[in-house]
Amino acid sequence: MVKVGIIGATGYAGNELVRLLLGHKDVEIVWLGSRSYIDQKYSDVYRNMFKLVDARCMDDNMEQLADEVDVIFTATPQGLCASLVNDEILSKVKIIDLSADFRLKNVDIYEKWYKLEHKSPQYIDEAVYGLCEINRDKVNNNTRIIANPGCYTTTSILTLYPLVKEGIINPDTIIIDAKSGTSGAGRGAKVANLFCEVNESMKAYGVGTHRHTPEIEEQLGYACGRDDLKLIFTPHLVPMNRGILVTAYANLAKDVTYEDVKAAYDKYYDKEYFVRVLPKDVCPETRWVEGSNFVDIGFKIEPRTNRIIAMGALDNLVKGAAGQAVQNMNLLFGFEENEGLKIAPMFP
Ligand SMILES: NC(=O)C1=CN([C@@H]2O[C@H](COP(=O)(O)OP(=O)(O)OC[C@H]3O[C@@H](n4cnc5c(N)ncnc54)[C@H](OP(=O)(O)O)[C@@H]3O)[C@@H](O)[C@H]2O)C=CC1
Ligand SMILES: CC(=O)N[C@@H](CCC(=O)OP(=O)(O)O)C(=O)O
Repeated sequence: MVKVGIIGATGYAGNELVRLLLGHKDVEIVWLGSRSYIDQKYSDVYRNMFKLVDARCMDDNMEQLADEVDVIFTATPQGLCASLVNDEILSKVKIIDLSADFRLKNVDIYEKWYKLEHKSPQYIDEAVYGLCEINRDKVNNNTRIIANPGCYTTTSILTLYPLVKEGIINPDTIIIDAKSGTSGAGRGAKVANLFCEVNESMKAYGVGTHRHTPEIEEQLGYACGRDDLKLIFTPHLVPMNRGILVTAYANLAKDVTYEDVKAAYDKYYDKEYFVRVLPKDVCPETRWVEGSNFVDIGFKIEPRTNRIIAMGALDNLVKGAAGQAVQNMNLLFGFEENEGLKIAPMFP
């Protein structure tokens, strides 16, 4: 059995990790890290775990944890993982970081967009950007740090990747309009996330400044061999618990039919368990992926404007966070990639 520790187990992404790992046949959770609930029973914090998890919450002592587990998930705010990790820890244990600390390869870009000093820039190069469908070959038993991609970025990149990679669209014309449920903002109390502030309303935020913009640019830039790609990314907060919906627009770079574009998606995703390219004219909906590790993708060619509209939906806490992290763990330890993740979406 692989022994697992979770730092940030009491957050939304951490709780989702616990839920998924309980259903994984090859792992045992031995450390539930917290900042506010140390020594309290985990199931008192999350009653969905009543009679399922008896353990009490521990602290975030990564050095001690490294002696007790094989892999540590950090489901913590930006900057925490980078401030804890060191050579000795990495010699003992693998790290799957759900925050953005090791996602961007350029530390200056990280510090500018996150307004944080990076405490471990020496590990950025070796960290693998764990978007499994694209970087699967880079994840193996020697990998020490996984930079687990987040919800908006996973949806945006997977939705657009075949179009960019196959030169179907002009990448300089990409506009991504994204919507997120409020669990994307985490469990911490914030006025902006109170029921009356969110319910029956929708709003754009981080317009022109959202920190996921450079991450999507970097990853789609790799797909088209560019390091200067710029695009527009506008997130919106919507009154639902879970889910990300991306609607992306771009100019077509060549004459293509529906079949051409479908063939491009099939080229990359036909054998992917977690990516479902929907039938013609079917648009992805967040409710059809909820609770699962699936990403649903659809597209429509718009000949009047010579554009394509590509759409993607996933569950921010699963494929957008904990599910993807478990998928990465499976690759790290040589398990079936979908072990613990063969979960049908829930509905309603
Ligand atoms: N929510 C989402 O949809 C997604 C989240 N992520 C990423 O996952 C990470 C966690 O997000 P999320 O679960 O939403 O956040 P939450 O605010 O819900 O949870 C944060 C967790 O981190 C712990 N924590 C906070 N500060 C510290 C600290 N200084 N030391 C130790 N532990 C600390 C909290 O502990 P306690 O509760 O005990 O105070 C809690 O367990 C973030 O990096 C986020 O970007 C990625 C993709 C999607
Ligand atoms: C609704 C909401 O607030 N969403 C968060 C993003 C989700 C997240 O946790 O960010 P990562 O994907 O980078 O880990 C935000 O916009 O900051």
